[in-house]
Amino acid sequence: MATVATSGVGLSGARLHAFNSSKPFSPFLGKKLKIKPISESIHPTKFNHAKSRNLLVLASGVDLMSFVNDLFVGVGVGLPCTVMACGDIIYRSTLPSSNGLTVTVPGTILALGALSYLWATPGVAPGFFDMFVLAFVERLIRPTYRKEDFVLGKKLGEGSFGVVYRASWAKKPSPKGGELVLKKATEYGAVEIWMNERLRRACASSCADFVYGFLESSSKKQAEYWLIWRFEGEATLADLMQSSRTFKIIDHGAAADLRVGINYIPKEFLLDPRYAAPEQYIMSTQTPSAPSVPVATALSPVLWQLNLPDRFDIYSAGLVFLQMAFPGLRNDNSLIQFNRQLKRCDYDLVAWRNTVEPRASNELRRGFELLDLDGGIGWELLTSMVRYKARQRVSAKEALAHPYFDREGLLAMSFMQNLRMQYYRATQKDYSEALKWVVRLMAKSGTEQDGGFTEAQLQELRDIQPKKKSSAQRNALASALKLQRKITRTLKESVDELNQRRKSVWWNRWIPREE
Ligand SMILES: Nc1ncnc2c1ncn2[C@@H]1O[C@H](COP(=O)(O)OP(=O)(O)OP(=O)(O)O)[C@@H](O)[C@H]1O
Repeated sequence: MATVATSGVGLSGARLHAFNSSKPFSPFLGKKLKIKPISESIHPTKFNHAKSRNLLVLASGVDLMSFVNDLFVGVGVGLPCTVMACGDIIYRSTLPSSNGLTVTVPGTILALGALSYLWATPGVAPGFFDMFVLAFVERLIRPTYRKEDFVLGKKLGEGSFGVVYRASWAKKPSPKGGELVLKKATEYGAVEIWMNERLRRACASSCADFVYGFLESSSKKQAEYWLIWRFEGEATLADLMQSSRTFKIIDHGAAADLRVGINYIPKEFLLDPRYAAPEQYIMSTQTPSAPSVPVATALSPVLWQLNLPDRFDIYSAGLVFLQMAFPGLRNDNSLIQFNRQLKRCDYDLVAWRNTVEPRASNELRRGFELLDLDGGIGWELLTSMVRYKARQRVSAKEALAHPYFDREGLLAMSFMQNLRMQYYRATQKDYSEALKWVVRLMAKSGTEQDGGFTEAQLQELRDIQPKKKSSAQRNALASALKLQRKITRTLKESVDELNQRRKSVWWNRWIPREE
């Protein structure tokens, strides 16, 4: 009879198949197999000397390896573990791992979280795709041009960062018909090329049709960047409004691509004071400068939430909207004067309206009338764009979804659009007004019989100084602020560390060189 002892010595993965081969193993057909735990057989109190001697002989024997093999592989009973997938019911970790993908709840939550982070504004995943796939392919297939391919015409404008000319193709017939605009950029040219290419991929119909950008260096002069667009005409915003055609955006030299950090330099501000929001900066100056693409890309949703940079642009767009409604504000002087008035009203458009409307000119009155059409949705949109606090301004996405842009007007709004409008109003509301209204309503019905507050009680309520926020609330607020500062500081430190040796801006490698 064979004695088979199961080892209990904690060698996972081999436990049930670790056998004491102290006795020769006999085929067990028709024989009773006595199974005994090895731990029992070698327990100090029950130590069997004959067995131990046997073990020692084996251990000191020639084939130590085969002993170890027998001990752990258990040749003779079933297939060895090296052949068959074996495991332990108790110790599940010893069971063979499944080859298929196992979907677990935490795994799914994690994957969904990662996906939503990658697609959260400004869009890490689409940013990566744009930069490393679309931009790369575009560069492979686009035609290349040099300065000799164009004939410069009249100068259209000269700004701080370049000179703009009308131009035409040198070759006749021209490779692509139509007149052109050429810009010789003295600064920010490389970045402007990137931004124009980026916008051409993202929203071609909203921006001037960009043809090409290149770096030209002749022996006489220093290297200069040239940018080429199709000529989009000479119509002004007012002309376009008259003919109800859409307008296009030009001049992206100061724009920054926050998905990957291109042209984002925290301590450099390029802004037009006539259209700039009161905070005068888009991202906090504490925000670190853009590190390498993967790091900048990975951090961009966090930085976006900390700074909400689109709220700066929304303010400027609000001012253009204002100019569209009030033609008198379209020239520089009156816009500057308007900005002064608004500042005096603490950037409160409603307060500004209250001061100017009683003595408004016909033109101003007509502007208000236009904005008040359809239940005042125009005015509502405008006031949600031009606000002092960036966080209180409507986001670019919300503004675009506003029913004001629905061509059919308020009356033709569908049920869903109406719902969206109600939701929009709810999120934009200043609830202090609602509170005042409730208080007034209560005052009207406040009698001893009807219940509600009496005037005297309300007066008492009004006289009560606004309570300081409870300490729990204040603590929560302080912790949130502390956390925000800590995140910003940590980001800055880690990114500065990464940037230490990177003196030149990394995106130079992504912009066109001399062809
Ligand atoms: N694609 C275009 N089609 C028609 N006109 C254009 C186009 N691009 C520019 N212009 C004209 O050229 C003028 C100058 O262009 P832009 O504002 O880009 O240059 P800039 O002001 O000299 O640049 P910057 O302010 O960046 O130094 C514009 O005001 C516009 O009238």
